[in-house]
Amino acid sequence: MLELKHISKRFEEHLIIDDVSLVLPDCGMVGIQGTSGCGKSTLLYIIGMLDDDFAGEIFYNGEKVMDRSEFISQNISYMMQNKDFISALTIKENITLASQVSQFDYSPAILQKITTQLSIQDLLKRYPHQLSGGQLKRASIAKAMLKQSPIILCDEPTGALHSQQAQIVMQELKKLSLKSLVIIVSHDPLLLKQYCDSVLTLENAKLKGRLKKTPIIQTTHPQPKTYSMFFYSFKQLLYQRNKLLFLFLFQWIVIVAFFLIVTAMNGVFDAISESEKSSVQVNMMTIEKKDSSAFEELITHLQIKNVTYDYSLEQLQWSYQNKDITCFISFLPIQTSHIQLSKGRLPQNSHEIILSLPLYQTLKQPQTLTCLTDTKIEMQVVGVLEEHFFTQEEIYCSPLLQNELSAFKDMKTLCVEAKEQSHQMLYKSLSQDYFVYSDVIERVENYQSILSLARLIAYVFIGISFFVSLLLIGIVESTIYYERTHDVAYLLSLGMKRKRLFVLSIIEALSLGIMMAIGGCLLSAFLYFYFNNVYLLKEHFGILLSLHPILLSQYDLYGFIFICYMLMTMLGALLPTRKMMSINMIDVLREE
Ligand SMILES: Nc1ncnc2c1ncn2[C@@H]1O[C@H](COP(=O)(O)OP(=O)(O)OP(=O)(O)O)[C@@H](O)[C@H]1O
Repeated sequence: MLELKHISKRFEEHLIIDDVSLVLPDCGMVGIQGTSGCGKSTLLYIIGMLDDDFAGEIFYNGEKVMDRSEFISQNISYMMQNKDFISALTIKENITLASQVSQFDYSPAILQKITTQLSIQDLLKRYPHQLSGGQLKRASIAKAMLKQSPIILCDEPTGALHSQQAQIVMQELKKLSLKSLVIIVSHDPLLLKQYCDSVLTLENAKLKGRLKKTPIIQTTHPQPKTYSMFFYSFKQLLYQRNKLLFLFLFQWIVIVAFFLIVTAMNGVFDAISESEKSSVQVNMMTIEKKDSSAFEELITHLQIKNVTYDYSLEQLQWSYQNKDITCFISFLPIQTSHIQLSKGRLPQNSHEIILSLPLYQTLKQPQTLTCLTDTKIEMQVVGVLEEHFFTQEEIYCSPLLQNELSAFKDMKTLCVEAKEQSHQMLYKSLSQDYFVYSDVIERVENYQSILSLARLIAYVFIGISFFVSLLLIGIVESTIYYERTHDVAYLLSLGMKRKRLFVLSIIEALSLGIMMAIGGCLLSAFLYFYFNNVYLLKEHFGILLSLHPILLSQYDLYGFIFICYMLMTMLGALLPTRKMMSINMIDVLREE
């Protein structure tokens, strides 16, 4: 039994309902009539607790209604003027939605029976916009029948229907009123008189008329059953597929660009450090005293493998077939196990040299070169270095040649060879007392400064792209959520709890994030494999795409992308969802 006690409602100064008290029966059909704008719909919303902004109290079966969502979901079915459908769901899904929100079990056999009775059994796979007004009304009645609501509220159930359709709808509602309380608001006094057990009139904010007593019936709810409502989210996403496809494509491009830039930069760093290791002069450096004085004796240091006086090799002149050669000249390190030759062997006596590949090619594979000291020395070319990163035109002489070059000895400069792996440390340590020069370190530093700049540009690009992605996700998600304002209001009017809706939205946002991240990572992993193993990037550009550990393993980058996207989609969903949670469902439903 539903009881209204001293209900009043005003919009600003305007009193719409003035101290209405009413005890409604458990079953039967009650009509409410009145002039346009007198407040009939407003009263109906209050009876169903869809509008809770009123003065007074509502009791159901002797208890004051406190939990609004619970009361609506368990007891109320509401027929609005064709607003009680969700466009993304089929008619069948729309009919079953109310039961699912209320967590009521329903069997396919009963659904079949109800829809056949209402002659809409062939329309179940259609979407709401594909149905006529009368068919929609019957689908709306099917919802109430399936949910077995004890109270059915109908706002203009026959509005916009021609008379034959109106009669069918009223007959069906009449059948429902044998077991439930059906309250109908209508402009049509004849129809109300024909079908309703009692007709009340709202006039000057007061409700007039008598209610006919009907037998008390015991209301039975269907069996409870837990429904997850994920299908609703899935259908909503499917409904927005074009927008989402655009969003996904954009995000996948951003992820792939980010991934390729990072792995390519890693690859360049790897290539530099690899070439540093394979460089002929990798452990060599020269030192000078800061006051430019001569070294009276050779220095010693734990990390020094070998030290000699330097020779002013730039004063040596070289020629080939009577033409002067201008190029770098260096001594090989004492132990030369790490040097790789593309041809020939290492020098074994003072008159043997090896050449870098570019010089060997420029001179068209010379057999001998002439070195001009006090005398002419015919130098045999016995080997050619392998092509490597620091490729320049260079001649490498044996350290044994130093014995014949005493005139070129430079007392002010020492040539130092570091022990394996200690080049950097020795460089740093000697730099404190001497001027230290190392071709390898200087070249690596040059490359590193260029790379640092490239890295900075890449990170700025990545930062901007991520920011734009975040904005785009936010914008697209917001439009998706705002377009659903009606659906959210409708779900609330079915008694769906706001918390449940919020959780659903967050799960939906997270699944979007997961799909974006998984898609982007799979695409990136595919391109990683393709460029390294099919396109053979190393052969074309001398680098490989390379994954470096960030925290735990080399696959951290995927995890990083994953977390970023989860956060981004969450942020994108949070704001519109929070706004959505605070909407006034009746204002939204009335606006349409
Ligand atoms: N959100 C609102 N703010 C201010 N006034 C409102 C609001 N909603 C409704 N009203 C006013 O309250 C009054 C009652 O509206 P209601 O829709 O209940 O009337 P009604 O009797 O159902 O009208 P109709 O028969 O034309 O549908 C109207 O004058 C309307 O303009």
